[in-house]
Amino acid sequence: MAKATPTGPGTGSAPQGATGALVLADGSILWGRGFGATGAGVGEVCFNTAMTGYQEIMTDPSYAGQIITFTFPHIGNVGANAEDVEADKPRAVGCIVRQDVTEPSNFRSTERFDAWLAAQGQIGISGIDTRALTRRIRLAGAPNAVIAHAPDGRFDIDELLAMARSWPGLEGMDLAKDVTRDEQGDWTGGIWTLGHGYGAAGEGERPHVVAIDYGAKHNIFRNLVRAGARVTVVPAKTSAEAILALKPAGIFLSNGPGDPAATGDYAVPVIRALMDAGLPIFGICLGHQLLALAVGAKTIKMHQGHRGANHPVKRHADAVVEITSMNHGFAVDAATLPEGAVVTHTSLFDGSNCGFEMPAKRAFSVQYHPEASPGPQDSFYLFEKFVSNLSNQNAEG
Ligand SMILES: NC(=O)CC[C@H](N)C(=O)O
Repeated sequence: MAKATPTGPGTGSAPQGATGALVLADGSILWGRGFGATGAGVGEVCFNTAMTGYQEIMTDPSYAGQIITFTFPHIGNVGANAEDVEADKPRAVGCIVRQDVTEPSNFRSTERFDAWLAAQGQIGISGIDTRALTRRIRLAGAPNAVIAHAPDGRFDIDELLAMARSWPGLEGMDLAKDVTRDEQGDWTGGIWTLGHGYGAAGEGERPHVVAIDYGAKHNIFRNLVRAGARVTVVPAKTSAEAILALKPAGIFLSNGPGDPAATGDYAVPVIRALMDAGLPIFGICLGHQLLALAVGAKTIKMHQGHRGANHPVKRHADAVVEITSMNHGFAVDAATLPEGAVVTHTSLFDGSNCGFEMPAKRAFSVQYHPEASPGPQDSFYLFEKFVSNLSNQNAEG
């Protein structure tokens, strides 16, 4: 078996035993062993430091247009199942791991991770020096690349390189339109608990939340249900009029892939109209970035982004540190937030903005993922904060 060794530009033939390749736009090639689906896919290479939750990560729609390098070496060791998924369709292009996928060891596993990945149509490569790749991303930023898996070891490197080089990159790319749902629908089902599986939807009168799906993770909707909401999910390009016709008590703006500024072209006017209608709004990740754009702030592309399950965030109200789950490559430029905006959370890794509130508009949002999945549940309280205010409003109204 070929050891994964970074090679210089122009190296064309695969070393003996190599069935996977990562072809970077700068011409370097990392050889490894392919698993999962075969073929080739293009995207931005990012790294995720979470030690658990690889299925949730591979099904998070925010990863559309991205190839995920897992820094944890043992990916696949707890197998896969049909429950731990965050979307109906996978969107991440593929994944890069250090060790080969092993036989699963977990009572919840129903199949091997590599078989599951193949069924999902996602490509994997193992045997890559993921530490070196992560250092490279930290030093030089996230590169564009092609991930390829050819069981016969034959790769057309020129073609793969041309594919990597012609991909325009995530900046300026609206991907929410590609991953959002086609139809409006009711969300039923709460969060998963051991011995019970996914919880049932609540009953009786509940505040109605209309959630705009820019590429939402399911655990967000499960948490809205757990916090007591009735949830209707609408496609990303639904008009403000159509949303208001549903008579929501509050609006939720979901996470999602791509450049927020590009998605903002159609999302911002809708969010502004909903804010002007006086509706409380809660946004997560892309939803946070879109809310910021809607109040006149700017977003920026980060050097390497934040992706993992242990990111410390300072909550300014009481100086408490929340350990959070993150997945973002763009950020809100806090300096551009307007008067009336209150910065509520800041990353303790790099000082980037992780949350703000517009008290006069009854809107707030966070850059991180309070729904976790995977990750710590320190920030579940945000769902209660949002939904309980809606209940109060209903009681008063
Ligand atoms: N998880 C998300 O919603 C990601 C938001 C945005 N696509 C980013 O990369 O910053």
